[in-house]
Amino acid sequence: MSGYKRVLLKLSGEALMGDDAYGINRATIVKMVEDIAQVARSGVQVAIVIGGGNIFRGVAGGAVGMDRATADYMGMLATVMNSLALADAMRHAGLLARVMSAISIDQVVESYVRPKALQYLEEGKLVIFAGGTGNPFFTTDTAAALRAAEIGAEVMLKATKVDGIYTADPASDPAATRYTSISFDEAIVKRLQVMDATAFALCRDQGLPIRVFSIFKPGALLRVVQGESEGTLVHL
Ligand SMILES: Nc1ncnc2c1ncn2[C@@H]1O[C@H](COP(=O)(O)OP(=O)(O)O)[C@@H](O)[C@H]1O
Ligand SMILES: O=c1ccn([C@@H]2O[C@H](COP(=O)(O)OP(=O)(O)O)[C@@H](O)[C@H]2O)c(=O)[nH]1
Repeated sequence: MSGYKRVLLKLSGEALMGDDAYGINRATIVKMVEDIAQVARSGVQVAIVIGGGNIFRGVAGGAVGMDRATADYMGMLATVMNSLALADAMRHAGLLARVMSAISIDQVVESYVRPKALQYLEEGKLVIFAGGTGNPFFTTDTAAALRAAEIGAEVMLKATKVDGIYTADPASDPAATRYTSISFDEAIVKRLQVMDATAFALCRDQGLPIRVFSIFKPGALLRVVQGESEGTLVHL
């Protein structure tokens, strides 16, 4: 049904809150899993990176006087919690998922080992990469770009709160218009804040296209994987 054999899906941590003030909204996670199940059952190999902004955002902690690196480690641990919640929801939906963490917490979750991740994907299991890159001063978008490159994903799919990349942040500028496609260089030069420059640059250097689309739009993920025009494509 689609040209893609292997994709890396980045899910917004903040979107997991649904209409709640923080944490994980059950209905939201169940809906996300239904969308992922459709794609996985069509035979596409899916690896996932989920953020942690719904539980903890390092930059915000830094702003109130906390040591930035410590705050970032808390953010990485938040992504482990989200990954476990997501894997559990997948199990309920009858999907086989494995969580692999960039930070060793052996009693809780398996550590990231690249060949093992590749093996799981080939076996048709969903792989959730937790713990970000394992380093402070990075984001889960960068972790997603890194893992996408490592596993040879054909595209990085960023499912977020907005339905694509806009000329300015649509949350603060109602006059902003959406790009159907944009080059990496233009996205970096224009400092479009939808992703950080490190993540954009890594994808650009690896020739890895990114598609940004809405996490809330029903069926959007399937349409993206089928190669239909949805959201914004970032290309070389
Ligand atoms: N030029 C832009 N186009 C689209 N979204 C933008 C832009 N600039 C800033 N944003 C904001 O970026 C957010 C998505 O990025 P981020 O908060 O990192 O999401 P995530 O939680 O998915 O990592 C959106 O909520 C949107 O308001
Ligand atoms: O490689 C990484 C990935 C994440 N984080 C921390 O984890 C937080 C949660 O991730 P992010 O904000 O990217 O999640 P999302 O925006 O998707 O909710 C970040 O703010 C950082 O503090 C980090 O330090 N290194």
